Amino acid sequence: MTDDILVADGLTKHFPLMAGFPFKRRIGAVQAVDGIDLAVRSGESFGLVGESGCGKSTTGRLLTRLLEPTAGRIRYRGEDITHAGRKELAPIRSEIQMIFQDPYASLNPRQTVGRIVAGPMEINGIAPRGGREARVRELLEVVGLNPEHYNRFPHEFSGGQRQRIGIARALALEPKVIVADEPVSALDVSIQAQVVNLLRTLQGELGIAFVFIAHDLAVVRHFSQRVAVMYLGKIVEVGGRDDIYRHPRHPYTHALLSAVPEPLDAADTSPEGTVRERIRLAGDVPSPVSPPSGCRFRTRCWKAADRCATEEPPLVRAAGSAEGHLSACHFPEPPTVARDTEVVLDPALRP
Ligand SMILES: Nc1ncnc2c1ncn2[C@@H]1O[C@H](COP(=O)(O)OP(=O)(O)OP(=O)(O)O)[C@@H](O)[C@H]1O
Repeated sequence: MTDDILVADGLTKHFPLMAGFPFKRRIGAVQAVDGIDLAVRSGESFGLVGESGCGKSTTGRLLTRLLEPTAGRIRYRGEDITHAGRKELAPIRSEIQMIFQDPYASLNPRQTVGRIVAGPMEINGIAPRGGREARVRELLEVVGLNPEHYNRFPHEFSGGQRQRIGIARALALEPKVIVADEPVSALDVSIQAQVVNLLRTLQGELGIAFVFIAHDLAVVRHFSQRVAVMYLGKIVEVGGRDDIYRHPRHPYTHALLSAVPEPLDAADTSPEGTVRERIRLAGDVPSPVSPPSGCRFRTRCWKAADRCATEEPPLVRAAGSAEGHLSACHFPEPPTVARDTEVVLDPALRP
């Protein structure tokens, strides 16, 4: 018996690449997401991390069925919803909600907060006991806004408050899963923590499963019980938060972690508790139109060998890793990372 609520198997999205004039024709495909497997458990917070363009947003939109996958499957509570039509999707759509990065762009400027938050209830014909207005006021309170601001417009609120409005709207249908796509990256750093804390409270109190998309590991660390790291359309590592932060096995995770400035856990005094290597990856992320053969990370990896160009490493549990901690590397990092090691990579040393 599994408590997985939202599962992706081999999930793939290739956007057609068109060129030519006056008649456009397909000249290739952007391999935004390429055969990823992931399982989000009921009530958990699952972080999805990676650099810009690695396919996080596309994954979020596929999971919420805002985008049609090119291949693969999505299951919600055991039911295959990959190709579910509008009618079959309607009840599921209310249970899987999305919060977007830009709180302003995602709120209709001509609607009052009351109407915005009530919108999903209207669309789905839901009439809560006590009426929609009372429910909206309650939701505004839940997200830390003044219910008396019911008749105000989005421009009258700060960025953090607007994101709270977006969160209230996402909560209106009592979702079981919320996919939050970079929900705090457009906000001031001082406000970010408040919004993350709100999401954490909601996850704890309402038992909502969260897929929290972020480009850096620092934000996800405060919120996620499990974390998946993406690179160029693939998941390269997934595992419990502590496994990922303290014992990263994939070189890319290692490099991402080295950008986290502060100690990973101030309270942790174990020798492996803090990772402080400074790894500067050489070069840019390759194009998702023609990704490298074999391991997609190999062109930037200091460990790359011949095998990496010909054999794609499977996402598996490396020797010495905890259960459920999987990585996709032929030469995983040692199981325990020494404290305060300084790794300065010389691009000239790369194969
Ligand atoms: N509608 C589209 N048509 C063509 N290519 C697309 C489309 N949407 C995304 N892409 C491409 O797919 C790749 C993955 O994009 P995606 O937005 O999922 O990445 P991301 O990791 O969320 O990045 P960011 O943090 O910058 O949003 C990128 O190369 C992007 O340019």
